[in-house]
Amino acid sequence: MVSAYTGSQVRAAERPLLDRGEGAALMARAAHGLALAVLRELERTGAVYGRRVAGVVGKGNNGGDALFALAEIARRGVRTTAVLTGGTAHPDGLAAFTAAGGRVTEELEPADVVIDAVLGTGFAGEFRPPLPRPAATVVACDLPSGVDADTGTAGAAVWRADVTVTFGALKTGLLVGRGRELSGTVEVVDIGLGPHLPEPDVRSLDDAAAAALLPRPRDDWQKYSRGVLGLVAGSPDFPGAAVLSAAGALATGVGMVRIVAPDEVRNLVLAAHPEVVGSLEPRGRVQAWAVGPGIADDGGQRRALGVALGSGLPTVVDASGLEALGEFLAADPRSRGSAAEPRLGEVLARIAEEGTVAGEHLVLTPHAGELESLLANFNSASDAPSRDSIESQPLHWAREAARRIGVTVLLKGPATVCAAPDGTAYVQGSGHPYLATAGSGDTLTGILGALLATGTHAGGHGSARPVELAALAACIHQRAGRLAAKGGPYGAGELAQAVREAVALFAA
Ligand SMILES: NC(=O)C1=CN([C@@H]2O[C@H](COP(=O)(O)OP(=O)(O)OC[C@H]3O[C@@H](n4cnc5c(N)ncnc54)[C@H](O)[C@@H]3O)[C@@H](O)[C@H]2O)[C@@H](O)CC1
Ligand SMILES: Nc1ncnc2c1ncn2[C@@H]1O[C@H](COP(=O)(O)OP(=O)(O)O)[C@@H](O)[C@H]1O
Ligand SMILES: [K+]
Repeated sequence: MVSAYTGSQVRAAERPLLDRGEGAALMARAAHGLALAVLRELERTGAVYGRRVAGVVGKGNNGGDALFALAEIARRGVRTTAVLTGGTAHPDGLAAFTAAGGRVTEELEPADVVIDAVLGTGFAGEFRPPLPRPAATVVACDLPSGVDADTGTAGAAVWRADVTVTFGALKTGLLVGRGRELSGTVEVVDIGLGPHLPEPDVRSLDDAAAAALLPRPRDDWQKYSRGVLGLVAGSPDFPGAAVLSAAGALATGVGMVRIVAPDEVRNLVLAAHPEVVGSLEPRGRVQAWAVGPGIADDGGQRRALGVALGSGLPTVVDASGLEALGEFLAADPRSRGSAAEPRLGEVLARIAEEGTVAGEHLVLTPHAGELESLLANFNSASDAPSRDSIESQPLHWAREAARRIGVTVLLKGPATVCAAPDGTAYVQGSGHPYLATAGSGDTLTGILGALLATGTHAGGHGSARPVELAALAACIHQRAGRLAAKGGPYGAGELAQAVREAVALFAA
């Protein structure tokens, strides 16, 4: 499991050590880690001796780290220079730097590696880098200067780092939003904060954590106890979404998929997956529901959404299912609970009136545009965010949506954020841009549906929280996206095979 912390959490963890007079030792450890990373970059591209490293150094401790690192690098026969952006610099760092032969320059001198050390966790407000980004390899000290350590937001001109060496703990801002795009390869240097760190702000499943959440095949499995997924997907105009989500579920592993869909959609699904059973209306027991891919405004499918929402079972709502939810929330209250959609009406009226729903077992899987509509409709929120602000602060808005609506939210994007109503959050950010293809989200809905069906009841593999299974679904989907990309671009129809491979890798 990877844990990440806000800038203030890391600063608070440093506090007791600083109070004990260990500030210089912390800085020495940070600087040493930074120096090793820079030397590695030099070694990767030739010899170390005689090369050039420059620092762009601010007046705070972030600049101090870089000056001590430059001193260590200089002792390896590297020509080191530093531009001091604040006029002054960390006094001990500057003394060590000049004693080791480093030179302070007015302009940034040409270099093989440039250390970005203008600002670290002390950054607040607005920031424009004092110089344009040089063509050299850039190593960011703690975080790219101008990236907000808590949110990952950053101004337009903030430098993109090739490598970010971050101290004490991974910062949340390096996992999400622009911070993720700008930080390159991230390396965490242990400076001894471990015992002082609180519960992490966010987590990310690594391979081991994903494997631990996956069901292990058990001798006592039978198809019903393993978990049955009820899938409400597809409509005459969008039959393919049903095929893709069924494929995602089957490739993840589930006792049975029961599809609810119009005849022509069921026929198509059965032609592709004869093992799926189906009906026009919800029928038979299931352990979880996945609702929404391709259902458009089909009346029957919307009624089925109501059945799923009213069941109290773990339920993933995606795509047109979210639209149905949003439209209803925006509708005249008197039309809620209309005879046409009684169950849906009843459940949604409760959402709207109580400002909450039955809880975290309901997982909404919007992309930024869908979340914008949902939040705009929910309780007619006047402070609803734009799509742009959701994209620049995905963690904040996924959490906010989860809290306001009282559900689990999986917010899709290059990094996918999963948040529970209590603020627990996971970020999974190692997919592949080829995943941005129509129907890719339908596959994800199937994966998550299968995990909810098998993973949240005693007959399955324990009692994982929906937010954990949402993160696991994103993790499997992303791994599948990367595996499939080895063969070049693909359509979502080809993803399911890679989903099986990804599950097999985690289960190995
Ligand atoms: N406290 C310590 O002893 C340690 C600190 N560490 C380093 O120290 C960094 C934090 O150091 P500081 O607290 O000195 O802060 P920074 O070095 O990040 O920033 C320096 C100062 O810049 C100013 N500033 C803030 N926002 C600005 C803006 N938008 N434009 C221009 N100036 C702005 C502030 O006055 C701030 O204190 C960490 O990122 C890390 O690199 C590490 O060395 C570990 C130990
Ligand atoms: N640039 C990207 N890099 C990695 N993954 C991406 C990127 N863009 C989108 N994705 C992923 O692709 C999927 C697209 O889902 P969605 O937008 O619902 O598509 P659809 O509705 O067509 O199925 C999501 O899981 C999302 O996280
Ligand atoms: K920095």
